[in-house]
Amino acid sequence: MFVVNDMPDRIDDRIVAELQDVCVSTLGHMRDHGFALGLVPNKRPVKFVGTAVTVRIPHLDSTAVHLAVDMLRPGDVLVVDQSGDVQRSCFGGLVSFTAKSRGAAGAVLDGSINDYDETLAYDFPVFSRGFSPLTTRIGGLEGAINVPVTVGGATVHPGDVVFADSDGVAFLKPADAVGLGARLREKEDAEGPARESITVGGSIAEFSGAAKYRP
Ligand SMILES: O=C([O-])CC(=O)C(=O)O
Ligand SMILES: [Mg+2]
Repeated sequence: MFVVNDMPDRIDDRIVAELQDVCVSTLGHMRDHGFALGLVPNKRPVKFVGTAVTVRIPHLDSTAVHLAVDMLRPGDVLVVDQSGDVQRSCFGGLVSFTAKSRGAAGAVLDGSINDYDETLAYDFPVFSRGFSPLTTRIGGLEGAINVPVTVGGATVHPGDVVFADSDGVAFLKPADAVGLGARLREKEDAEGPARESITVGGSIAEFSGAAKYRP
């Protein structure tokens, strides 16, 4: 059976702008959940912030991916759960070309990619488990679009904020992302004075608070 739910509301442009120039790992200093672990980008440096459009497919059948890619809007990020089969690729040159043509910001797959060089030629950023010549097929078995999915151990709902850079991918509820960019910026800016101090012999352990645990 195929489920095709409505496309989610697009995240606010202000969230995109605020998160565009801060690091995902700065959030990793503050939060322990909602990160897609074990995924790597097809290129670095990489940076994108967008609206999650989710797809769940069974191991072999990427029919729902092809249906979903056609539906992508500017700024969307395709998020694909392959039901645990991370070795097959549902995402190659033609799928990336279509996503790029629709204006999508990127893709995050709990599976592999193929046509690697082609994805690079389109300059389309994709996080995945790696590369594979073994692909999915258009089998018409089943699949679901815009349902909750699991990717890299994180639960993702359609409409979540996808916040990605060279360190990896985080997923956020839009309400949790409001004002987050400013908090991350503040934390990153605090490292400026620390660097100046370290240059003249200052201590990272004093800056971080580790020094108080020195025996
Ligand atoms: O069609 C697929 O599922 C994967 C692929 O090779 C492409 O996107 O070009
Ligand atoms: Mg291909």
